[in-house]
Amino acid sequence: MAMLNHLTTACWKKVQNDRLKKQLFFICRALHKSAASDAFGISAAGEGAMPESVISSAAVSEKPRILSLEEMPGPSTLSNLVEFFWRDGFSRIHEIQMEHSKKFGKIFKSRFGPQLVVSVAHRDLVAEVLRAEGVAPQRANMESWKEYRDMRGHSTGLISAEGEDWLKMRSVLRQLVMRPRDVALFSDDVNEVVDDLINRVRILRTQESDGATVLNVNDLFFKYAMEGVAVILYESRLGCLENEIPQETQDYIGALHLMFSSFKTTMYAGAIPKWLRPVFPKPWDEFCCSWDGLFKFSQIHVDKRLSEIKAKVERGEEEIYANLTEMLLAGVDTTSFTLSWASYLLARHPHIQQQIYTEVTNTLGPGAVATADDVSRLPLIRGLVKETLRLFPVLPGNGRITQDDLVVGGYFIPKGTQLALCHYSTSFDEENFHDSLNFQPSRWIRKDSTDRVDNFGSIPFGYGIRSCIGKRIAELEMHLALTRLIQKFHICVSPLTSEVKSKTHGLLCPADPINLQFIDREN
Ligand code: HEM
Repeated sequence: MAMLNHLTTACWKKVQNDRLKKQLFFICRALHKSAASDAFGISAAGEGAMPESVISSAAVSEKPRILSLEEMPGPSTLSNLVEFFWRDGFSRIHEIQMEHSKKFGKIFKSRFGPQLVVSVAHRDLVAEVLRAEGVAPQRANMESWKEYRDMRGHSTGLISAEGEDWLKMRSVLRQLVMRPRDVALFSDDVNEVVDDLINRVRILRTQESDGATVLNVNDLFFKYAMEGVAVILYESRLGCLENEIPQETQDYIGALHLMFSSFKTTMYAGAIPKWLRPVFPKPWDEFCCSWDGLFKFSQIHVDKRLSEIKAKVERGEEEIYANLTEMLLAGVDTTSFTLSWASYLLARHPHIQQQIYTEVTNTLGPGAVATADDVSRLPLIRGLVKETLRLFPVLPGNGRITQDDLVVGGYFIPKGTQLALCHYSTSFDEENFHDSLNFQPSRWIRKDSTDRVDNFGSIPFGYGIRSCIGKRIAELEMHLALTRLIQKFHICVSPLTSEVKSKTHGLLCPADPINLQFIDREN
């Protein structure tokens, strides 16, 4: 768990040395010698309002007329097979989620071969499930991730770890990267990356005949997101936004792209039984090859930093690699897709773009560079990110494996059932969001303290103790980048781009390249 020495160093770089030493000691002791909850006297439940109780089988017995799973509606196995394998349902998971929730209601079951999945498609039921979580919720079956790590002698990181191992890591990490004030310390570093993003926009648009268009903006935002996460996690620059990208960074980008582009095959990597691998070797080989590339890169960058704090590290470098590899993996495409959609929505709604520009200039004054502290005074910038994630939730659905017997929506769900939380369909439910198809960043502005617009209808970072640990990092990167882009440019849709639809490819991403024009504002 010495990764935490590194992260501690990164996050506390601006505090005194003594404090750093104390922190390092604290973390090492906590992670190596005792359970995190003992050491810190906290339970991970502090991250969200997690009630003690779960809906237990005892509670179940008090309620009459509880329906069984057999009685739950849902598509037939055959129609599911046709939908996914014949009609390429894997790239339309979000649409199928909508169709099924309209047809079967708030809760329904589907079978994928031997796997039964219960989909939960109503805000209140999603809330029920997440509020009932125990101390170490499980998202999905991570066997293929674990198998790769065992084979190569790597540890599990935060995404792939479960139970006590996960709880220990999470309890420490959340203190380092979940508190807004700790992440705010990186404002200046992230702003340097934003400077490079703006320069890059200027370079790229000169390469097009109209002198304004940046082709496939996601490519640019991918590099920005990677540089932004790395400046916080590795405390070093990778050169993603330079003209000549260093070879090791290019290799890493290649490995990430392979992981992403082979999403379907890597899904099969987990699904194909081991004994069939000699017959169908490709999914497993590609899966291992991308992870090899990702781990190699983390190793290089962690080693650079580790040598500086080696004396303080007791053991556990492997966990540093595993955690930073998984965090970088989780932090790049998610942020870049959201930035791409946000810019696209701004371009398609010039009057809203103008309103946000007015808010930014009135609040900051002309030409000022925003910091994390300014963001609370820019509610439309925050609303822009929330509204983008409502319309294009990067994770259109999330998973949980129930840790106890539950009753949800009147049905008995036995322990160990795979649940799918249908965030995409709840985001478009009129009951949760009036005029739900329309882009309205202002819907997120609170009129007064009773006017709560945040609800379980849109929880793009998840909720509770297993929610996204990178939320604050992602928000900082997105708020600072979008504020500056709006200050500098009129963002317009290029004539090369017509309506861009979304598709599911592991994450919800643009089905076609988004090409945008960035025209200088006169300021
Ligand atoms: C727009 C940006 C992002 C979105 C929408 C997003 C969304 C999510 C969601 C929905 C989850 C699952 C939560 C759950 O199961 O309840 C998750 C988990 C996670 N995310 Fe993010 N994420 C983003 C950016 C980031 C960044 C920048 C990082 C790292 C710096 C990151 C690191 C992680 C990790 C490590 C987990 C697993 C946490 C655990 O299992 O304990 N994410 N994210």
